[in-house]
Amino acid sequence: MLGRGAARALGALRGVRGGAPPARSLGLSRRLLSFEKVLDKDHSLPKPCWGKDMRRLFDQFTKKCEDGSWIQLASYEQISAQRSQDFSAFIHAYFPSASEVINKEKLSQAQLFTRGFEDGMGFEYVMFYNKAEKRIVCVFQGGPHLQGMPGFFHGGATATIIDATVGMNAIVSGGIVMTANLNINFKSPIPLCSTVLINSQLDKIEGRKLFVSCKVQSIDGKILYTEATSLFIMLEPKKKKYDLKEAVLNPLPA
Ligand SMILES: CCCCC/C=C\C/C=C\C/C=C\C/C=C\CCCC(=O)SCCNC(=O)CCNC(=O)[C@H](O)C(C)(C)COP(=O)(O)OP(=O)(O)OC[C@H]1O[C@@H](n2cnc3c(N)ncnc32)[C@H](O)[C@@H]1OP(=O)(O)O
Repeated sequence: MLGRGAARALGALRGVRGGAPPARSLGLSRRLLSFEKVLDKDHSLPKPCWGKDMRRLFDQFTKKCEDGSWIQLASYEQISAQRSQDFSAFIHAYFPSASEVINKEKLSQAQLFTRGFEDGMGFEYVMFYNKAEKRIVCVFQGGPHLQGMPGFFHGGATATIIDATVGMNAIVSGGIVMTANLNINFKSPIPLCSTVLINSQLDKIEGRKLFVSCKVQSIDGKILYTEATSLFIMLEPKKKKYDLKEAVLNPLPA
């Protein structure tokens, strides 16, 4: 087994961390002009807007990463400039008729939906992956701009973070996949600005189909807020194969 220092060094190379976040990833390395977009900011590292529950769970799971059974998944707004071009090219070749209607000018403003909010206002989350157990746990702190019923999360926001979690579980197992079906049972409303745990499990793979389920629970496990099952379909590479699994497991800064 690797010593802690060696594991950390390897983790840093792979974009997977077990130790304290590097200053550059926290955005401390240089002053930013207000209009600059920080594409290389890893949103899955602690930020001042994280509450104590989110921070405590981050520390707990980071500790579990030390023996290599869990890995923390980095999260950039874009996979990397080069990789996102390759990814777009693959998707556009796959859906050529849809690509014809996409506004190319607007495309330059595109960003990952869950990372498009001001820090602390929307989706704050970090995911941890256990390969042996085929699980991904997402620690999620939703912000005030995700309100639906007064004081509670919008069901669409809950669906979004569920899709992101089960989707990531499908990606690490199947590469490029798309959500074909997402079935959600809302059992109890989630208090706005609370931190919850999303536990997802890859249930089975049948050919191109990946079945992933999840539960959204309070951090003490006492309240089951939401349950979901999903079906993802692996896209069959027609032209050029793009390795999305590699890109999310070993991300490069943009
Ligand atoms: C997940 C990728 C996200 C990429 C994100 C970008 C960057 C990555 C960085 C970080 C990622 C982080 C997190 C991930 C985030 C979020 C996840 C978001 C995911 C989405 O937001 S994604 C948008 C919504 N999604 C769509 O927009 C799909 C529209 N749809 C289609 O594009 C097609 O529908 C497609 C491609 C799904 C399948 O089409 P196809 O032609 O390849 O395959 P076909 O139809 O032949 O189906 C093959 C077999 O699946 C069965 N089957 C199909 N659909 C079924 C259903 N609904 N129920 C039951 N069975 C079904 C058939 O019955 C057949 O079964 P059989 O072989 O047994 O006959």
